[in-house]
Amino acid sequence: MADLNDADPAKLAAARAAVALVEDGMKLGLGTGSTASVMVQVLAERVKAEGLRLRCAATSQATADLATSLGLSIETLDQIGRLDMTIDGADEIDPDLNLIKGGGGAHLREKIVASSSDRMVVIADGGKVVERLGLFHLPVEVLEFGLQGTTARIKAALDEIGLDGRPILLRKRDDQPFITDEGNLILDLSLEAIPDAALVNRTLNALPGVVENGLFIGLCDQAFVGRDDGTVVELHHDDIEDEIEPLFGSTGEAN
Ligand SMILES: O=C(CO)[C@H](O)[C@H](O)COP(=O)(O)O
Repeated sequence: MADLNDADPAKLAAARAAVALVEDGMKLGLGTGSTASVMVQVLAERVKAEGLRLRCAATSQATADLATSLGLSIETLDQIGRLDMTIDGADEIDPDLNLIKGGGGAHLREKIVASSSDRMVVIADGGKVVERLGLFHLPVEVLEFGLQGTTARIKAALDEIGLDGRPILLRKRDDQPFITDEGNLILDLSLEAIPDAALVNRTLNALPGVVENGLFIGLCDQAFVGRDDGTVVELHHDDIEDEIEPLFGSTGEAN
């Protein structure tokens, strides 16, 4: 496990800002990915230093393993029930706090955990803030059974909503199909730009063989975007226009 002294300063700053919201007795969802891993380390430090009593559910086996190795106890979501807050990373964050997630292949459990939480807090570095979702590939978890038919249905459904000809790639790791924690496969959709994220979300999830896609619409309540100098920009729904615009660079990437 990496030393927090070596952590990316932007990710560390965002993680610290989110962990500062944690209170004794809370029920927490722990996200997946490199930023969420930094958050789990910061959280474990706080729990040790302050003796916080928390109940935690993890969004992936990797996060459960990391948290357990740091002394946090992990329960299943069903053992805990409703969560007070989930802290998770994201691959893209738009001005409405809609997200693309699943770069780490955990978006199915992440969406279930976020949907079981009173509040979803996203932590990220500035490169994740975009004016419009879609430059990052959209992960779609699918059943292995009937993969070719599912892929064809996704292609046809995208054609129907004007996203025709977009590449669809089976995710691989070490030249083998990537297998999710739930034993499924992932198709990565290169959509370039998603004009109507809610429509794409509904369209994909209605298809037989699709388990869940990586669009998180209306689930994120607040985001902490860290910068390399250790400062953090906090984004809410209310003040999003004012707060988010200075983050965009001319390339569409955050400053
Ligand atoms: O959705 C995710 C995993 O499924 C991650 O939260 C997302 O990929 C961001 O990861 P990182 O913090 O490593 O950039």
